[in-house]
Amino acid sequence: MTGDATDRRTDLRASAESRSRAARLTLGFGSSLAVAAVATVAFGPPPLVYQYVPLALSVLVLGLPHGAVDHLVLPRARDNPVTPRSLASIGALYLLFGSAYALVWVLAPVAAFVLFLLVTLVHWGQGDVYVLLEFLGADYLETRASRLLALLVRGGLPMLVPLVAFPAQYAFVAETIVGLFDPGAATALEPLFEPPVRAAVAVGFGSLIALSLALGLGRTSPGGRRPWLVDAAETIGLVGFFATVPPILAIGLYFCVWHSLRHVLRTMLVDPVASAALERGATRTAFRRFARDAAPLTVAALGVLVGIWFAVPRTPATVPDVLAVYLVAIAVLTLPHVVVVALLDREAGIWSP
Ligand SMILES: CC1=C(/C=C/C(C)=C/C=C/C(C)=C/C=O)C(C)(C)CCC1
Ligand SMILES: [Fe+2]
Repeated sequence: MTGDATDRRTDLRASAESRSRAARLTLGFGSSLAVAAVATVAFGPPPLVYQYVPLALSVLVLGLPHGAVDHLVLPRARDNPVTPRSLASIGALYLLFGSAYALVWVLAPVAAFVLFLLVTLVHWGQGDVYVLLEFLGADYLETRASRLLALLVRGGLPMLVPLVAFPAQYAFVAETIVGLFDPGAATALEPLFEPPVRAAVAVGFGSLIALSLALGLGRTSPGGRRPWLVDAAETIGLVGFFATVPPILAIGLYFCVWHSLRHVLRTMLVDPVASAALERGATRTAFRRFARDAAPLTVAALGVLVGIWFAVPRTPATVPDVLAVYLVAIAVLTLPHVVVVALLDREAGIWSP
């Protein structure tokens, strides 16, 4: 290790073995999305009620819990103890950002929804850039600009491909969320689902994907094409996945086995106990340790969900309403979570190559 910049890449303290195990788990779970896409093409999508199942499971499995160690990860990444003060600062962050954003939902639900799509794009893109660099060793993403482009591509996949491929279900979920606060307001979103806008998104985003992959290929070293090949396969695979699997099901699966799993593995690598377990192949031990760490604040997150349930003007009465309440809870919790992950990124030197 030489110099400050290298020393700050704290995840590199995790051994090569624990990182390569994390990378293998990432690819293994990720490939289950390909199975879902093939099954959907072969047999057609499952009935609508079943499409909600992964999102329902995400309340307790991987999804909601993945952010429930936010109070532990920064001290761990910095090799500092968890103190009442460090806990209070994360608590204050959540209280401040969460309540401010909750107010935006009440006052301007359409703007709050559009912001939710943008925040999700940035956050899911940010998560994948970390994985590309630290799990895959994507050395062709050497500049900040190339990493930003990768962020837009990876984050855009779950937010933009369903808009192009499944506008009706997308519009339905959008209208239900906004309708919790203001039943008439969702009409403002209608232009988003019109063919010209979707065509523009398809062409614009398609070009961005092509550009990002082509620039990456140009920068790979001849002997080291593997990371780029995995990146390209994942990107094209995710386009196929979100273009064939209806979005309520697709985003539910992606949220659990892609974004959340990847983040959970990342949190394990900054935790000496979980990291050591991964290193010796004791994957279950690592997950038990995570579950124990995440349990208290998963319960607190459920409290936020219940709070929003009772706070929305229209009492949720249907399955789509319940999903809408859950998504608003996720939105409110995600904003402070993005800040924590951005600070983790800083510790790992992701945005200062
Ligand atoms: C479910 C669903 C949608 C939105 C999901 C979002 C935006 C989820 C965000 C989750 C986050 C931010 C998790 C934290 O990591 C769309 C796109 C409206 C389309 C229809 C189905
Ligand atoms: Fe996250």
